[in-house]
Amino acid sequence: MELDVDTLCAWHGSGPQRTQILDRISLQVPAGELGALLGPSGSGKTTLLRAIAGLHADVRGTIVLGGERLDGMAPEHRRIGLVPQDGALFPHLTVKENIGFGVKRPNARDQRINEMLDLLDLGTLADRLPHQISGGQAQRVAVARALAPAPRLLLLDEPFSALDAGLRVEVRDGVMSALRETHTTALLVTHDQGEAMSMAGHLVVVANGRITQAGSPRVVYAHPVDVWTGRFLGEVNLFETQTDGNTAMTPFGPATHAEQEPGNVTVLVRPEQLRLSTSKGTEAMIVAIRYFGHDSLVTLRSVDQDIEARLRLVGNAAPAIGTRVRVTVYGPVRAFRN
Ligand SMILES: Nc1ncnc2c1ncn2[C@@H]1O[C@H](COP(=O)(O)OP(=O)(O)OP(=O)(O)O)[C@@H](O)[C@H]1O
Repeated sequence: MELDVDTLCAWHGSGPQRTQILDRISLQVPAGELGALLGPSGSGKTTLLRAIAGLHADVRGTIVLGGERLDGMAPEHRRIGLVPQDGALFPHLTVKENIGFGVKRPNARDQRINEMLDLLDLGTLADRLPHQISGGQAQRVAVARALAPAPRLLLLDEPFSALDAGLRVEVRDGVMSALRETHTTALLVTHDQGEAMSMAGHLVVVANGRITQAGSPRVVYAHPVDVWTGRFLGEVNLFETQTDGNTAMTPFGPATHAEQEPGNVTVLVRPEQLRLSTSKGTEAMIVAIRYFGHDSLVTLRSVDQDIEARLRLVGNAAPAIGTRVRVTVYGPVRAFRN
């Protein structure tokens, strides 16, 4: 079911302490898709999820799910599943009792529990208590519990943040395939840009209770609306320079960008838009290397202008610090008027 949130505002506190947390949030998640809410700590992501679930009282705006208005409706009638950050399983109930907890019809309960155990690969853990399973398994149980009543929308509040890197990918993949199989529309809160971009079809970037940009991960990454959003989605090089309207001069050569007025601009160049060249480009010296296995982030200093920049080197190449290289820039880049 499609989720459509329109000009949602929310406040915390009361009297003189009443503070606006969400400011005219509008977003859509198409039916059966996963949207990601990405933003720094304190930007209002949890408040937004709670407002959609009906757990936050001081709200204004409209929330429509599958054509039905939800704002004003009691939380228990919204048929929305919520997976909190820590899973929050009932400690005294077994895995299968946790999963069956929200299934209202007693004669459908056992079948639904078995479907969820299968879906999230939890069959062998059905009779264990929460303290007898691992963190990754507990998160899968929390998702199974939220999906068991067949919610019209699943809200996931940083459900993977407490898991270590390897386990995170595994649990994420399991949850993604469960969402796909059940065609559940979902909204995932995260402050991990890699997680948001790799999982979601639709990205909503939030800062200070407002949306800075929404769109497909590719569009938001390649065409951020401002420097802040660009920076929040990954490594950037920022160069203060001039443009003739189509091409900006960077320390590593000219770079094309979307047409605009000539003048002073800040140019945003992703590290993968700088490349090493054997024959042409600006002379630079390698001053630092951060090695990640699949690639390295190389810090360079241009020889003539003494400007630092970071370049992504794919693969296992191992240039030495102090090596002189030539660097070129590959557009189109983003240029922002100063
Ligand atoms: N119960 C509350 N009373 C008053 N202010 C609150 C309350 N809960 C949250 N806030 C404030 O509302 C703002 C948004 O909080 P929220 O938890 O929605 O952010 P978030 O983006 O989910 O953050 P995080 O990523 O750290 O979980 C913050 O400034 C926070 O301090």
